[in-house]
Amino acid sequence: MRKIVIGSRRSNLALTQTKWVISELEKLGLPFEFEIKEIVTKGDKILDVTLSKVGGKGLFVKEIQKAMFDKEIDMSVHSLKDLPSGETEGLTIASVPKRVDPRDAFISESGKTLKELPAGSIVGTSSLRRSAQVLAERPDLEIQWIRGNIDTRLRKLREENFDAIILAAAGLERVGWTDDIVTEFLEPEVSLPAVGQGALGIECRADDHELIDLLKKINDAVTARTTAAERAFLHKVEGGCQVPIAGHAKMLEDGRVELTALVASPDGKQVFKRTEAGEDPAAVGESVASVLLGEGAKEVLDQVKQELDL
Ligand SMILES: NCc1[nH]cc(CCC(=O)O)c1CC(=O)O
Repeated sequence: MRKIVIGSRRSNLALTQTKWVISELEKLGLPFEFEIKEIVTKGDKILDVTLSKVGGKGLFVKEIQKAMFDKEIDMSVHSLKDLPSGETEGLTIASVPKRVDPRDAFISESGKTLKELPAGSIVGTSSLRRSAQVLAERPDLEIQWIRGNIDTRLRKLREENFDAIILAAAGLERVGWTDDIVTEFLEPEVSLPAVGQGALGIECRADDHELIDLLKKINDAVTARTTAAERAFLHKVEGGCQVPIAGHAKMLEDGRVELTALVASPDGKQVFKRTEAGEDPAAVGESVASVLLGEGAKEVLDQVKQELDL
């Protein structure tokens, strides 16, 4: 009986996701045991700085990946949207289980929807993608950065000066809180989700074939194909994580993958958006990216980079 050690951040969401994966693996009834090892990352310790300023999403992931290289842990369960789009040599995303709700959830104190909020209301988010799309729809609202895990953000909505916040429906659903607190789910036409939102990526060492075979058993082919298109798009446009970028793909009845993706300026005034379908997820992602870059998204990316002095 092999014991598999799974590294997890200590947040409620990370632990819930890890435990969910363990329960799916245990259902297979195979001779494996599972143990969770908690890892406190730098990103978990820094709370008051914009995440993009302290190294972006990669921050949480890198330390967990190091523990895999060091064989302190065998695998880890990431929110796919937090995983950088490039490959990490020596590691592999062995499994992408079935995606849950990919939409953003809008939660207001008054119960008013995004359309109904009075002008000047304060919306809390630390996502450039969400703020650009909110401003594109409602330029009269004010965005204020908010950080912390789901519990912290909900507390800040009650206790601080926010009128509304936006969180991923998936995170809320996983920790079991959806219906009573969400004011409305934002459809992709209003807030196109982040690449990979609602999906998990299970990573392990690329040479651990026994574990890869096990993890493949909880891979969902549709989620794997659609998120592959999203991640191919992200990989091609990524010029840093300082630009509002969104992408969401679905499977058509004929088996083709249809990807809608966008790049926007942070103020939401310029939005480049496109939908394409095709057989090969990577080709669809790359094609949407090159069209958008050609249409002007490249200038938005360059402009933002220049302002940040990168
Ligand atoms: N940005 C952090 C993050 N990373 C993954 C989720 C949960 C949603 C998911 O699994 O896609 C969240 C919370 C949020 O965006 O509200």
